[in-house]
Amino acid sequence: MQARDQGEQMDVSKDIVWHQHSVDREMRERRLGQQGCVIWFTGLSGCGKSTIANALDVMLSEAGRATTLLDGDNVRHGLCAPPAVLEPEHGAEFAERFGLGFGAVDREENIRRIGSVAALMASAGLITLTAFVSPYRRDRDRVRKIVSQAGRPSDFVEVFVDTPLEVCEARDPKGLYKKARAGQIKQFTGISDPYESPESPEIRLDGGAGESVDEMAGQVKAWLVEHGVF
Ligand SMILES: Nc1ncnc2c1ncn2[C@@H]1O[C@H](COP(=O)(O)OS(=O)(=O)O)[C@@H](OP(=O)(O)O)[C@H]1O
Ligand SMILES: Nc1ncnc2c1ncn2[C@@H]1O[C@H](COP(=O)(O)OP(=O)(O)O)[C@@H](O)[C@H]1O
Repeated sequence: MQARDQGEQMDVSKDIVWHQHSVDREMRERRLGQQGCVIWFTGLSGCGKSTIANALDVMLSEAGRATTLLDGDNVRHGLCAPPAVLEPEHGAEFAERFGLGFGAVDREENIRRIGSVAALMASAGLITLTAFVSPYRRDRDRVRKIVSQAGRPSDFVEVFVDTPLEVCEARDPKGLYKKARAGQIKQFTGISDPYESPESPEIRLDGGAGESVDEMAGQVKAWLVEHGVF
């Protein structure tokens, strides 16, 4: 699709018009010698998303690739902060409107914001790794659409870190499952809130098979090599 056509398609209203920049995605990718994409890790809290994404980030960086890593806990300190973090600086009304918790709509908005940021980063030519629980299929599918429309359909790679709940709960590095079982955290994914497993992820990692973090990160890297991303 011509850039101009794509821009016109993206005009959300008559008053907000897509601006076409001189340095386009192709030029950025050519300079970096790679294609931007989004490697989207999803799974229960404690399944290994952050650790595996981090190990993959190290592997790719050491190989000279330009990468970035967006992580749930970190992003919820800034872009998707909860109301309590926003209130002192911005006031109660603002915090209520824009702060995000863990209700279904809040998670939807969390993933929408991150999806848009990830698409922008991929458009800058970066191999963009993300690690979010992202429990709802519809939200993940929407990100797939955003990323694909901003680039190519193959730019979104869903990685399901399929670790059984019992394993995640036994790890419990932050003590959150214990609190959730005790009723101190409401709407906790896997305990009192749903997790909708991906039906056909590009990659499924078996987190219950006793494989090491590096082995799993290596599986993702191998897939990227095999599919010409890396
Ligand atoms: N109710 C509830 N449910 C799930 N997770 C919770 C909850 N409350 C806090 N936490 C902690 O927040 C991290 C998940 O944030 P995400 O932004 O990835 O969640 S989501 O994608 O919007 O569902 C998650 O981090 P990870 O353990 O890294 O997945 C938890 O540490
Ligand atoms: N493949 C693995 N084998 C053993 N332990 C793992 C593995 N992957 C992650 N862990 C451990 O499990 C815990 C949770 O991992 P983490 O990456 O924080 O999960 P998530 O980001 O999905 O919440 C950490 O203590 C981490 O060291």
